Amino acid sequence: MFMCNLRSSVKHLASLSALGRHHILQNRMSTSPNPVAAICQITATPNKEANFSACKQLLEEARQRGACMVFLPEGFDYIGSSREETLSLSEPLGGDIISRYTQLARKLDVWLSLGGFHERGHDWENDRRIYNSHVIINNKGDILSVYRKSHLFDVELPEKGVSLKESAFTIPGGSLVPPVQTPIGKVGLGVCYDLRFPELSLALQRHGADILTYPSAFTVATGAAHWEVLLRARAIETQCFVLAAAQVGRHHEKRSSYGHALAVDPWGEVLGDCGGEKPGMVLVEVNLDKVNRTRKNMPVQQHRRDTAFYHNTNMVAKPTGQ
Ligand SMILES: O=C(O)CNC(=O)[C@H](CS)NC(=O)CCC(=O)C(=O)O
Repeated sequence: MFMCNLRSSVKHLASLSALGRHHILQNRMSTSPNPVAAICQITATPNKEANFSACKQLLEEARQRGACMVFLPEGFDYIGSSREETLSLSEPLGGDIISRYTQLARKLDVWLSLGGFHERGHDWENDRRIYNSHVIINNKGDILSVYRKSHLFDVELPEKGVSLKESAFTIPGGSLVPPVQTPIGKVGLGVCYDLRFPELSLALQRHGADILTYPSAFTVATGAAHWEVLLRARAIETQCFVLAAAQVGRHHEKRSSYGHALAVDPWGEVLGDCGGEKPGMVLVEVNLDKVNRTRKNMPVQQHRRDTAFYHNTNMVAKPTGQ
């Protein structure tokens, strides 16, 4: 009897996940009550005006197509071609660019996740350092939350032509912020490289997140090797939706990004993928029943034994034969 139940609920989940992206997109037009999110990808350059108009167009289109929350990637404001340019184009949170987005959110009556804003630090006049800030704006134009990227991408991969030192211009954020209640559910905030640190996603899940977000500008080499695997792993471990807006294509002569802005459901199924070629968006229904069902049927968070691993020295294998 128990086996039977288990089997049938597993089957139920499997058939749900087999519905796939097209079904979900079609369903959006039906009477379904589930809110719709738009996950965008863009090719930002050092030209802030051009980036703003490209993003504005995407927001308008997303709104027209029924999205109540729109996700833009890390560096939605710009991707600089040198450390000096990146720094000089930065603005404070109260500056022109965020103010334009708050007005747009109000005008379009839409919620925004702006991942990876180049925010001038609190001591800018002295240290000329910035934060990499993920900003959540509601449909009234209020800034509800600002999360500053914790893990900085200081990585050299000589064989892959990757060499970036984010800490040369960025201050790491000090802490996580509580998940934000939005029309699509409770959204936990990360940025790009944070994706590689599962303890952050688990902490957000423990604090109530239904949805994790990793707005990104992944390099082509690391994206091809790791992007989808990491996003799906975070979704499967936390049993959250994972929404990841992305940069795609060539930003300037020295830098390109992998793209594939992705939406993953709590079962690890990819609901939408923007591809690796050009700007665009995917629209997905965020059905929180999927979160609840997945967690109920496989309660991994209740099965967790991390205290045993971290604090119980008996769990550590003793060397033998010596
Ligand atoms: O520099 C800017 O203007 C915006 N910030 C970024 O693009 C950041 C820091 S250089 N990029 C990443 O974290 C890529 C991570 C990555 O590719 C991986 O984890 O594999």
